[in-house]
Amino acid sequence: MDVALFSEKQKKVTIKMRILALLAILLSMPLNWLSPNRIEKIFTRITKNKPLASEKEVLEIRDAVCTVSRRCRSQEGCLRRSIAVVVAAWLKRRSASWNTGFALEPFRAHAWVEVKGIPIGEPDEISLYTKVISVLAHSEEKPGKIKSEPKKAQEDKGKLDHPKTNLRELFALANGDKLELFLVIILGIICACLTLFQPNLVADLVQQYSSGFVVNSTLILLMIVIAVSMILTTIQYYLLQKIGEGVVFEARSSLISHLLKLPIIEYDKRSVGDLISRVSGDTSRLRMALIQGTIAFTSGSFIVVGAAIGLALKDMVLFLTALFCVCLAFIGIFLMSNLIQKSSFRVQQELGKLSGMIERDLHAIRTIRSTNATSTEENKIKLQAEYLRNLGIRLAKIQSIMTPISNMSLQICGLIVLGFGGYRVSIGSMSLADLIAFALLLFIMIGPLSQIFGAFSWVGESLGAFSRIKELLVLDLETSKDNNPAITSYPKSSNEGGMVVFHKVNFGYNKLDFGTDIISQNDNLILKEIDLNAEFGKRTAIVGSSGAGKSTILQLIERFYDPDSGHIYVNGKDCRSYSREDLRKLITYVEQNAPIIAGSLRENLLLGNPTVTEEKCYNVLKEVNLSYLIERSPEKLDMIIGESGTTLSGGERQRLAMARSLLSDAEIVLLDELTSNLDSLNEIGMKKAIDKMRENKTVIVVAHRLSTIVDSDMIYVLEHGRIIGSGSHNELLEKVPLYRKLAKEQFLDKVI
Ligand SMILES: Nc1ncnc2c1ncn2[C@@H]1O[C@H](COP(=O)(O)OP(=O)(O)OP(=O)(O)O)[C@@H](O)[C@H]1O
Repeated sequence: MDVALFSEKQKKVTIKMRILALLAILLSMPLNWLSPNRIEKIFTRITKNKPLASEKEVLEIRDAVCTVSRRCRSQEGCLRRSIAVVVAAWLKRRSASWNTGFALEPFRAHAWVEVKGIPIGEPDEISLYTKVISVLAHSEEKPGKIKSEPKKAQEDKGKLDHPKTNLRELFALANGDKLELFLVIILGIICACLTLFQPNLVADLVQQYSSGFVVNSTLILLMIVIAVSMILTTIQYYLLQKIGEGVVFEARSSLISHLLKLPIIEYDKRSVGDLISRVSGDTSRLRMALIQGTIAFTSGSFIVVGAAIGLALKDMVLFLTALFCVCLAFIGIFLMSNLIQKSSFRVQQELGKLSGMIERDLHAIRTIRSTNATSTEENKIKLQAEYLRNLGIRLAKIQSIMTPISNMSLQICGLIVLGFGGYRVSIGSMSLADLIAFALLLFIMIGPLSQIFGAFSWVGESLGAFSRIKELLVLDLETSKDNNPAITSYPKSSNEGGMVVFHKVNFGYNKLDFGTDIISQNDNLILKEIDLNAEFGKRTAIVGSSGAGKSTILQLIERFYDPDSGHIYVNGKDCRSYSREDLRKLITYVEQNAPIIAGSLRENLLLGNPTVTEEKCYNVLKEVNLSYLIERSPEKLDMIIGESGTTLSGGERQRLAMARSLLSDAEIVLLDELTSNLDSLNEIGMKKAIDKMRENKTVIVVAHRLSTIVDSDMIYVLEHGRIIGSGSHNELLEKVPLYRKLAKEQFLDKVI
């Protein structure tokens, strides 16, 4: 039987990929005869130091392998297939994790490939397999480990694991300004020629002035050369600044579009402050590398080469001595620039952490003040700032060693040349005019040379910042896991019927323990074997103690995360067969704490509903009892509601969030703790609005306050990630002790 997930039918496999796959199958043939342990050893060796392949790349390779080999396409060919995929990835200088494992009842063994713990092109059933061998690709780590790693180990990791970048990649960002960049290089070359021409003119002048000063053509030519050179340099600098701004813009826009589209789990791992510092601070650093690097390595190197030829022609021995000194300095500085890149990466990384800490504290400033934690927090931040200062000093040390080394070596060069030149003038084997021309050439060469040396420092620092930018840019976008072709072939759920159906859903936030140990995997699950059916035109409520997993259920419906196993059906289709964008068009979601975006009332209402009329806005504000806000403000809908809605009360924020979801056409309404901050009158108003909604929608409500959900059509009770009962209020009072207890605490333990 062909593997169900083979997506060749959906995608075209290119000739290049077919050749690669064929080569990989041929190369991997001997491995099929080896024991898994031997294969493990070989793969551990070959995947070492190779960057991790993306899921898309591995899926493409897998498709190609399945296309060229029928044996690899069959279920029984899993070993052959998985080995060929890893070998093909290796041929592309990439790595992926190779795994073997087994499942019980009925017993079956399997081999498959993973990227970042996600099995590629495998059915959900794979989560039931216990891994026996797992060759982790070099760049994959277990977040479980990262969490428990001491700071020192994390620091060491930071030292080694930043993505490699180079100037070519940096300059690729200036692709849109290719013409200007070309012009800059041409201008640089012209300026270099003009600069190199000057010493000859000066030498001519010295000779001509031995008989007295006159304004002659040589002097006028020299003036013109200097003036033109100045004008061209100005234009060159302006163009470079412009290209620099373009590069910063390019990096920022790719970062911004990437940042807003990452899988939600990536935001869980990072602090907002760190992400902001990458967009603002790190991108700015690219400009200097571009400007200094271009000037130094184009016109600078041209002047150096031209001047060197001039020097060599004038006195070869002297020139070779100078060249030797310069080469020695150059090697030292080149090595140090690598150190600078690494140090700069770490400085930026720690700066990101500092921004994250400040951002976190400013967000919770009221809590910090009220708990008298100001000085504790201040100390924590200062400690981080101090650590950053130490890293900065370390970076400064390397940079400051670089400057004297380059200056000193250049000065030594100058001294040798001048001393030796003076000697040659004194013995009459060189004219004074030649020595002046020689010294001028040297002088002209020293400027660009120190610029080139200095540029190594700038470039190193910028490449460090670029690594941090690249670190985010290499992450897969949320949409890259959309429309998994494997998903469409899943059987439909037996209890299908509702608009939203959960069928045996298991989910844990920490994916990395996946399959390594089935017991700890179960411990890790936040939702276990969830079966839930929310019907159209009905209100379904989820209740349970704090941390039971209620909000997680809503987040899975939104596909912020995908279940580890089981299926979620929306409108009869597995939610993974929709693109996330299409799925979210069907849903309106009011998060817990009802976040509000900084801006006007109008912006908040139109978020996701851009075509809604003003009249409709006024009507919904009335419906949620917020009309008084626009009545008391002369700006009406344009009244500003401050950062995160801080100028609104908690209850007002919840009602505004509800107003936004009332304006939406979506058929599925998810409301998480919408009434937690409301007084009883507003709660009744909100209940009425929800009741009206359910007439033509599927409403799923998460609530602690049972008063808001007792009359729901269906109530699910959740405890420690499991549904322990479902039914109407009266049925649950009778059969579910936890619900009875919750109801009793809220004086709602009467049958209604
Ligand atoms: N992004 C996340 N990463 C890791 N763990 C998380 C994440 N979000 C929630 N959790 C954990 O998952 C569990 C369930 O959280 P969830 O927010 O779904 O609970 P809840 O039932 O809605 O709780 P509450 O009623 O207090 O809002 C909690 O133990 C929580 O710590």
